[in-house]
Amino acid sequence: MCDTSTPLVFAGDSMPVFRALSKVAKQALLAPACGCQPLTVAIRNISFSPRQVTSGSDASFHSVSFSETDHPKVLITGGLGQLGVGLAKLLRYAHCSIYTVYKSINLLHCRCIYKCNVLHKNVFYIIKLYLLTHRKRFGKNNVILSDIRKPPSNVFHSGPFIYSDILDYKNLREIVVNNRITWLVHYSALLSAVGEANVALARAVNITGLHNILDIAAEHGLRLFVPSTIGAFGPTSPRNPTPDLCVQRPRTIYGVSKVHAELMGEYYHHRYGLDFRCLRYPGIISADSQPGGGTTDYAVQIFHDAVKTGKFECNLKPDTRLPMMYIDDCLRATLEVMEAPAESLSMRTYNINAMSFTPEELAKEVQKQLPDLQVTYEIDSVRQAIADSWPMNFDDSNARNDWCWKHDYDLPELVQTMLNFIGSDSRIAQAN
Ligand SMILES: NC(=O)C1=CN([C@@H]2O[C@H](COP(=O)(O)OP(=O)(O)OC[C@H]3O[C@@H](n4cnc5c(N)ncnc54)[C@H](O)[C@@H]3O)[C@@H](O)[C@H]2O)C=CC1
Ligand SMILES: CC(=O)[C@H](N)C(=O)O
Repeated sequence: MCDTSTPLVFAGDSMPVFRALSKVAKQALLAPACGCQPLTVAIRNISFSPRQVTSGSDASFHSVSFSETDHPKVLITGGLGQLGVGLAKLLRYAHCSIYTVYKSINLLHCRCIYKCNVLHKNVFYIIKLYLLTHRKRFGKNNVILSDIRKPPSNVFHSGPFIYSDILDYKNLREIVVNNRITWLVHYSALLSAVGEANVALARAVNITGLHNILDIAAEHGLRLFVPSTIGAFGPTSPRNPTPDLCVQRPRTIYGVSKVHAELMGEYYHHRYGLDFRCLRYPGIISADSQPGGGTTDYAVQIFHDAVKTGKFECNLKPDTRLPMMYIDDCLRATLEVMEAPAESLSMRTYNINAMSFTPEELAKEVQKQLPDLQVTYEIDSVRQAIADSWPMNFDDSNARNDWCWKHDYDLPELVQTMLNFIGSDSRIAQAN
């Protein structure tokens, strides 16, 4: 439970995560040379608003709350992609966004942010661990990640992981039955660009795989989340803005499979009472997980290249406008729609949005922090054609009205956050 009235208490050496830090890091945290607040003071000053920390007890945002015994048992398919590991973390622990903590302790405004990033990285790390170890949501063992790939060791050791191929119906059923799964988050998919490169596989995974998922979910009374995408719209859809209900004639196998998923899920809901919930995500931007082969991938790559080489070659034209979202907003939206009471959902498939920008606008914002960044354009014709058929702006007013969806990150916060993460990672790598 996340108690908003009690301040966090930092117990120095008695905190195991603190003990694990090196002597130098400890010293930096307790008496930062840059003049920042020592961590002891900073942590005591953190205050949480209900919006910043969402937990099962947070009645103003989620009317469904789960006690120790009736919390959901969650299976995430395709969990090793860009989004799954982050979602597992969010569902296992009621941690608040580390950016929120960072903002709360005012370090973002610290003028020495780039000079003493190693210190700040340690601040991130220790607060994150503190929150992870102290604030439980559904619990580590109640959220199972699955995929057909081998998990990296940090993921493998962070909670349950199971091999699951969504094309194997019997294997899926066995996992659901043996683990008494109640929520299924279906992330397995081939994204837009890789889907065009392998249509047969995309059709199998995105369409046949979805049929298995729908049948299992209906058979076992699961609550099912399937993400859709801006890619579920096409050149004949209104593009600026694109509402929830309009013409959907996508021109990619990815888009066709996602419209199919939306319609099948809604059909199963009406026909069999399946508790199907679906959000159309914009392009998702994250620092610590790589995108899986989509059209919006450039908006992640630019940050890595900007920090590592100071040069970025963009594969979309400078004026290609697409809806985008920072990963924390995307994962929180997913949790919020999963927890929303059924009666608040006037529909089962919602657009969600945060911001909308072009490569040129993104580059300009990054250049405010890294003025030496050089951007060139080498257009990938497949990706460009896809992007030109997608929404430029997303109308998500239904999500905002029905279950109070609200994004936290606009473009400046997104850029600042991405550069802080990637910048501090690379500085630490250089220092080691
Ligand atoms: N990342 C984004 O920008 C957006 C993602 N989405 C949707 O969110 C979901 C998750 O996206 P990402 O994590 O970015 O995708 P990703 O491409 O990074 O990961 C997909 C995962 O599915 C797994 N997979 C492939 N075939 C499988 C099979 N037969 N059985 C089980 N797993 C299999 C892959 O190994 C991979 O780890 C997808 O459904 C995607 O369409 C929607 C809009 C935007
Ligand atoms: C927007 C998406 O669905 C994905 N990132 C892609 O570009 O394919």
